[in-house]
Amino acid sequence: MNSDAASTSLSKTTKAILNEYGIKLNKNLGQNYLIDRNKRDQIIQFGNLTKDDVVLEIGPGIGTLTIELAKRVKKVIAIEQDSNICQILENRLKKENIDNVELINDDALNVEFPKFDKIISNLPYQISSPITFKFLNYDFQLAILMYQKEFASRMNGKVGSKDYSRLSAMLYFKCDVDLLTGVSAESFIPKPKVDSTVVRLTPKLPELNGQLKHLNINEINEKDFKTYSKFVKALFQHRNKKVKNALIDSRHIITDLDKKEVKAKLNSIKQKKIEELLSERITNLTPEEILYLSIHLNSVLEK
Ligand SMILES: C[S@@+](CC[C@H](N)C(=O)[O-])C[C@H]1O[C@@H](n2cnc3c(N)ncnc32)[C@H](O)[C@@H]1O
Repeated sequence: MNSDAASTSLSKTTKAILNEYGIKLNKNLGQNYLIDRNKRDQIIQFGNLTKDDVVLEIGPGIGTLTIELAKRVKKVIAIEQDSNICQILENRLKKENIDNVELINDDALNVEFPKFDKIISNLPYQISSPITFKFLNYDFQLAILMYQKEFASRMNGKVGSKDYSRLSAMLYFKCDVDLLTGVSAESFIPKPKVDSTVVRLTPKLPELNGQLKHLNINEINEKDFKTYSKFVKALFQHRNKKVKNALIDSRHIITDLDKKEVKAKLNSIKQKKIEELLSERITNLTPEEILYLSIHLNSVLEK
């Protein structure tokens, strides 16, 4: 390793800590620990942290981000599933005299999050999808999150592209998604098989109100968003089909009606705009069009 690389690597410290405790890392828990000091510092900077912030961190591991976060904010709420790793982190925090970290030893998918302002995490990739959908149920100012590179690309997949997905359609109305920087596999130990991307989510729902006038929609309330979520889920299960066929095939997600009834209801629609949308390919529909369709069809498909 040249001197430049040595100065930017946290590899020695991380290895020493894991050796000291005789820890064997668990692949199934996505235990790849960040050893690139520059990337760690960049992630912290992206957080625009202040002493008033309460930060949620999912999967703190041995505390590479946690310790730097704790020095800059009011409080860090860190949720780590592995109890051995929690023990190491607790000891590290004590050694560093850090007392503003609330460490929760649990599966982040199963706990109700305490109130927080920002989320900053190098996520365990095996829960990328459910944890991202879970974040959308909470109010927050900003999230800086590391994901597998391909997953990050699907987060802001554009209409018509191969990355346009249930994930991008769901995030569209809730957040601005910015891909901030790539992180190579060499930046972790053990070295994973995939590269990573740091993503910023900035919630935007309130700003949207009034921007959908062209579709005769004045605002998206939570009820409409729930309806939209159901339709997005149903449609993207059959992303290569036409909208009408996908709705018929995924009818169990949106209605109690049987196949014949759904077909009959959809065929009886006489509104030109809806008819046009029903015969489109799913990946050509903008999120606004999916929203429009979901609000109109929800009542049509009620039993
Ligand atoms: C990619 S590592 C990140 C560790 C650390 N933040 C870093 O940057 O080096 C992910 C961490 O999440 C933990 N983890 C995995 N699944 C979890 C879950 N469902 N809930 C909470 N923590 C989880 C793992 O044990 C691991 O410590």
